[in-house]
Amino acid sequence: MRLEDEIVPFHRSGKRGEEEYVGGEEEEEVSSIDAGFFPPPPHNALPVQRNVVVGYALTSKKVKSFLQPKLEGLARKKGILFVAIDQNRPLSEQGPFDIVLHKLTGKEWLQILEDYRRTYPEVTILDPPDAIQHLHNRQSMLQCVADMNLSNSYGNFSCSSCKVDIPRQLVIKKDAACIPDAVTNAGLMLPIVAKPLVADGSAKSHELSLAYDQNSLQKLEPPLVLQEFVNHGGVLFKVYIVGETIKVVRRFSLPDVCKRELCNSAGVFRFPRVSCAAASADGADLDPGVAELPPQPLLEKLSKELRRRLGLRLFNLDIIREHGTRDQFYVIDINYFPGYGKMPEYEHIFTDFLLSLGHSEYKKRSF
Ligand SMILES: O=P(O)(O)O[C@@H]1[C@@H](OP(=O)(O)O)[C@H](OP(=O)(O)O)[C@H](O)[C@H](OP(=O)(O)O)[C@H]1OP(=O)(O)O
Ligand SMILES: Nc1ncnc2c1ncn2[C@@H]1O[C@H](COP(=O)(O)OP(=O)(O)O)[C@@H](O)[C@H]1O
Ligand SMILES: [Mg+2]
Ligand SMILES: [Mg+2]
Repeated sequence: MRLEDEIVPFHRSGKRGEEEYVGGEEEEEVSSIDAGFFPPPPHNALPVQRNVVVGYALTSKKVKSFLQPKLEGLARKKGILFVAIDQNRPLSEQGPFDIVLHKLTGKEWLQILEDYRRTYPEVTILDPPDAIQHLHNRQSMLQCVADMNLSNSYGNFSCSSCKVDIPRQLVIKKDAACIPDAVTNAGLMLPIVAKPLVADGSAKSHELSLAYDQNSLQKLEPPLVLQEFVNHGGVLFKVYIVGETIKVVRRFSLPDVCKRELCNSAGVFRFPRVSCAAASADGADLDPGVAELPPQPLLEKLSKELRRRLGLRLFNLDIIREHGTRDQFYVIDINYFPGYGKMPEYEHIFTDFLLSLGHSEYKKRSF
């Protein structure tokens, strides 16, 4: 089936921007093949905007985790149609789209998107490739958090005692032999988390390790970001952002490293991805001082500012609270278009967000 064949029945009159009518609360699902006969609207009819067409270019893993049947069903009911973008055909021959949702890497794809954005400025690209690029480097990723200067309690937060910082860190581009000296000179304390500098979503970019002693540091493989390990009671907070909505969940994380363990351990320990869905810590019996979520006003201000500085609408933050403190937080990771399938109520939140972006035609006219 050609793409146009899939889309046309939704634009019942053939004109974009025209209203459809559906019943009140018990509206039926809009069907893509129900194109022939349109009875007059019933008495209790509500005007419903025509469909918002969302072209998506995602990995098959992402399609599976994000485009779950419940999301697609709800989207259809709300007049949102998801259409797979065929990467083997010119993008401008597909659509028309109101929104392009994407998470693919590769120069070729980014160029295609950039050309498309220039030709169709009225189409919303979620999100702009150059803004996403910023998150593909673990140094630039956290720079805007550092630039916000929230490391003292004088920031204009309503929970004024909260401090948000990034762990002390150092970038090593090439020479592994110089790492022990570089760490000493920068005053970084052991243990150290070593993270590949590039965070492009590849398996390699998630291969992290923990170095316990000075000597072992030269076994690490640059390019890297070296970060002080911050004890946080084994729980991290994932803060999901979808436009202006935020949701926070708890996940199990790496356990604390105590002084005794540090003195008695040596070497570099690679650790697998720890913050996966299976490790949800919501509902677990946790120390309340560790489990307490970061204050909502803090998360709101932080997310709002990051949205603005990063120019992104779809991302999440990994935040930890320094163990033994109530209000010292560190942002350790920012991910573009994360696993929203694990965010509570994502179906409603995401569909409302897509609707709020509106139609490309309306945007065009208002310019
Ligand atoms: O696979 P999932 O559902 O665990 O989602 C991954 C995210 O997990 P999270 O939602 O934060 O628990 C994951 O977050 P972390 O980096 O593990 O904190 C990434 O966002 C990952 O994308 P990428 O591989 O970095 O491009 C995400 O992977 P993709 O689904 O985007 O490939
Ligand atoms: N500075 C740190 N202090 C303590 N734990 C950390 C630190 N950095 C990372 N971690 C742990 O390692 C995990 C993976 O690190 P992260 O930077 O989130 O990389 P990824 O992009 O692969 O998720 C985190 O979820 C957390 O459990
Ligand atoms: Mg992470
Ligand atoms: Mg990450």
